[in-house]
Amino acid sequence: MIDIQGVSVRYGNHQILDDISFQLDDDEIVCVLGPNGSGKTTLLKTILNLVPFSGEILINGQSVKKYPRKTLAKEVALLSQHQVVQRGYTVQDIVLMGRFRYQQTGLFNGYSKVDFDYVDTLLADLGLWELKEQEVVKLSGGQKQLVFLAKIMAQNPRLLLLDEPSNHLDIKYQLEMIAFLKQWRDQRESGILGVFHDVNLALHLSDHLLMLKEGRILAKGSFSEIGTITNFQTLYETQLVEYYLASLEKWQQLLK
Ligand SMILES: Nc1ncnc2c1ncn2[C@@H]1O[C@H](COP(=O)(O)OP(=O)(O)OP(=O)(O)O)[C@@H](O)[C@H]1O
Repeated sequence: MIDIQGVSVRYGNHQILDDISFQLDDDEIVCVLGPNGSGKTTLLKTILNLVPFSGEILINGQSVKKYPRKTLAKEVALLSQHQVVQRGYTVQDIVLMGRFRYQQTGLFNGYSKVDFDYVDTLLADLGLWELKEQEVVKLSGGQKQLVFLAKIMAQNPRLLLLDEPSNHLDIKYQLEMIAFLKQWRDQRESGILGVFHDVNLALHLSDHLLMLKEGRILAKGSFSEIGTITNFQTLYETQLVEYYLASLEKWQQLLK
C-alpha cells in the first residue's frame, strides 16, 4: 500500500505539488487526469523519490526515502513518457534489463533460466514474441512503448507507475494494453497509478480517478462519484466538456 501524506514539491519559487494526500491499495488502479503542466509526471517521479519533496510517502509502512534503490525497484516501477535506447539492443535485451534487480549482489554473472523464462512469458503476453530478436531502435513508437512496458513489468513490482502509457498506440493496442493491465492487477494484486490524457481509456482501466489541477487534488473517487460536468469543466477549463462526456458514455456502452 502507498500512503501519500501532505506531499509538496517546489522547483525554485514554483509550487508544483501542493499538499497532496491519498492512498493507493495494493490491488487498486487509479488514473490521474489533469491539464498539461498540472504536476502529473512530477507526482509519479516523487513517489519514486526522484524529486526533493516535503511530506511523507510510505510504501508498505516504510518511508520511500529510506528504501535502498534496488529494494525500491522491486516495489515500484515507472514507465516514463520519454525513453531513449541505444543502437544494438534487441527487444529481449531491453526487457531482460528489468530483471537486473533480481541478480545477486556483487559481480553480475548473467541472467538465469528463471529470468529468460519470465521475459519470454511477458513478450508472449504483450504480443511481442515475433519481435524478440529485433533491434529496438528499428521498432515503431507503439512497439517501443510496449517493450518498455514489458521491461518495467519484468521488475515484477507491486506498483506500476505509468506515464501516458497509451501514447503511440493504435486503438487495437490501446484496448489490448488496458486488458493486459487489468489482468496483471487481477493475477498479481499489484496496484497501478497511471497518467492519462485520454479520459476514455482512464475510465475503462481505473477503479478510481484522481483529478489534479495546478498541483492540488481537485477530486478523487469513482467516475460515478466525481465525473461531473462541473468537475471536468473546472479541471480542463473548457465549456466543450459536456459534448465530450456525452461521447464518452457511448464509448463506455460499446466497451461493456
Ligand atoms: N526539472 C524541472 N525544473 C523546473 N520545473 C519543472 C521541472 N520539471 C517539471 N517542471 C514544471 O513543473 C510543472 C509540472 O510539470 P509536469 O511534467 O509534472 O506536468 P504534467 O501534468 O505531467 O504535464 P503534461 O500533461 O504536459 O505531461 C510544469 O510547470 C513544468 O514546467
